[in-house]
Amino acid sequence: MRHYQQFYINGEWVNPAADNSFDVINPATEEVCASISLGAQADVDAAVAAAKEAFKTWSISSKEERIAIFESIIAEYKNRYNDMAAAISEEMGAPVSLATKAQTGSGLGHLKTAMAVLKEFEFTEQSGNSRIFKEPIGVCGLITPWNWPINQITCKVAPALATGCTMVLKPSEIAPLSGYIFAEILDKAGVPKGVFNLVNGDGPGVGTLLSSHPDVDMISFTGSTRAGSLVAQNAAPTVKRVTQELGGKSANIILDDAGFGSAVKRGAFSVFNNTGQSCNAPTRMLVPNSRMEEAAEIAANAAARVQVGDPQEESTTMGPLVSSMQFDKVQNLIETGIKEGANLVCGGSGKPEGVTKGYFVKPTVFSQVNNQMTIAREEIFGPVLSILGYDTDEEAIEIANDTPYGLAGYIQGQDMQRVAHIASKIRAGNININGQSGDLNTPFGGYKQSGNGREWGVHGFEDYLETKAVSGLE
Ligand SMILES: NC(=O)c1ccc[n+]([C@@H]2O[C@H](COP(=O)([O-])OP(=O)(O)OC[C@H]3O[C@@H](n4cnc5c(N)ncnc54)[C@H](O)[C@@H]3O)[C@@H](O)[C@H]2O)c1
Repeated sequence: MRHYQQFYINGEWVNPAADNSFDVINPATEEVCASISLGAQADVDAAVAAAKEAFKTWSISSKEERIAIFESIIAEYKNRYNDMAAAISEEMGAPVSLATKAQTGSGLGHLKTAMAVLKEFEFTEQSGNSRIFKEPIGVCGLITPWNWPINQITCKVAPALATGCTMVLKPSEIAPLSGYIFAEILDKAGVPKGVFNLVNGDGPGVGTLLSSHPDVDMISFTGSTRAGSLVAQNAAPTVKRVTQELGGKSANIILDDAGFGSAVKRGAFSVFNNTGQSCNAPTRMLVPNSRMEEAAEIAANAAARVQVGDPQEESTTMGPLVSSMQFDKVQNLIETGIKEGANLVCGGSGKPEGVTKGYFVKPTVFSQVNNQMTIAREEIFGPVLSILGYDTDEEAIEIANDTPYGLAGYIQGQDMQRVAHIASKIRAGNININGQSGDLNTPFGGYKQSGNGREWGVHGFEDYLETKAVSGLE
């Protein structure tokens, strides 16, 4: 049992202003694994004040100074690598292999990438008689979700630090352990006091207080479209910048000339990965109508190979969902899929056979789904694949775009001219072709209701910078 009640404010671990404990549940056991505090106005005010004061010096710190801090953070992150992976597995149920390689690894990757970008980054440029300055925007409120917790935290904290911003982080209250360890890492690494602050809390509390705070200049939010919209509304009166990384319902178009078996299998495994809890999961698989049955069979075989079980076992490939709320939501959506007439190929509602504890669900495949069904429209955030049919490329593009979301798109096919044409027509921020995904320098973010920001690498710096033009300075 971890006791993570304190907040990290102005370079110190401090007690919360008021006693408001919150239990963190290990989703594999349903037992309390940690206790945190939910912050209040006084905690947020103290953290924002510390960040505001620290901005005076950190905003004018040299590139060399920031690079030295990054080197020190990266060294300490490596020291705590296994602690981080264990915390992620405990707080949100990722199998230890996934938590170690992909989840903890992505955090290290974003830190290294931001440091490399910083080394090359030009904060000034000349345009005619004007000098253009890129200046840090100020105090940033960083609000993150539970599904890829340290990935999300580092793809905000790293560019904020690199650009000279100061910040208050509020990780998800459902999975706050990795954020706590990350604060310990930054403390040990010698990040100057007040530059980075951590206040735990929930959305209606600390989330809203940060969004509406007059001394917070920018909010970077990752989470649901519902909460992202509330953040923007609460931020509007103070005209702060709000960048949003929100939900998705991404289409995976499998063309008739794709290596069909491997394409369907890869697509299905991508949905089951992280128990379906990835914003860019290819949850709507589009196949030629004539190959619907074949696709369903291949996807069912893929589902049968998923090892659902204890996240601590090396052989486990799928852990539980994060919470009882998420479990209920996924159950309801599976039942809705059946009621609305989708064909349940495998999986379905209820826990896997023999499982009594933990928020475990079955990898589930539906075929004969049409795009108006609830399971094709709502972000399920569980290991549920919907297979839809199409007859022409135009129809596939139309179905892919018929969603309020626009985070990612996937295309499988051999004719690159045809694939490139389809990629140009899909209204989404990231298109992956034939299983290729971008590296950590590739901008990540959505169109439409999937958000408006771009994270990762050099593109991720822009959200944290103001632009000043000084004319007459040559
Ligand atoms: N686009 C991306 O990059 C990306 C990445 C990961 C997750 N997501 C999305 O995140 C969602 C899953 O995460 P979640 O369930 O933690 O989302 P969530 O919206 O419930 O919570 C996300 C964060 O926002 C906070 N929050 C909730 N209500 C708030 C409010 N009114 N004001 C301010 N903060 C508030 C929460 O406490 C948490 O820290 C999914 O929709 C997923 O697609 C998007």
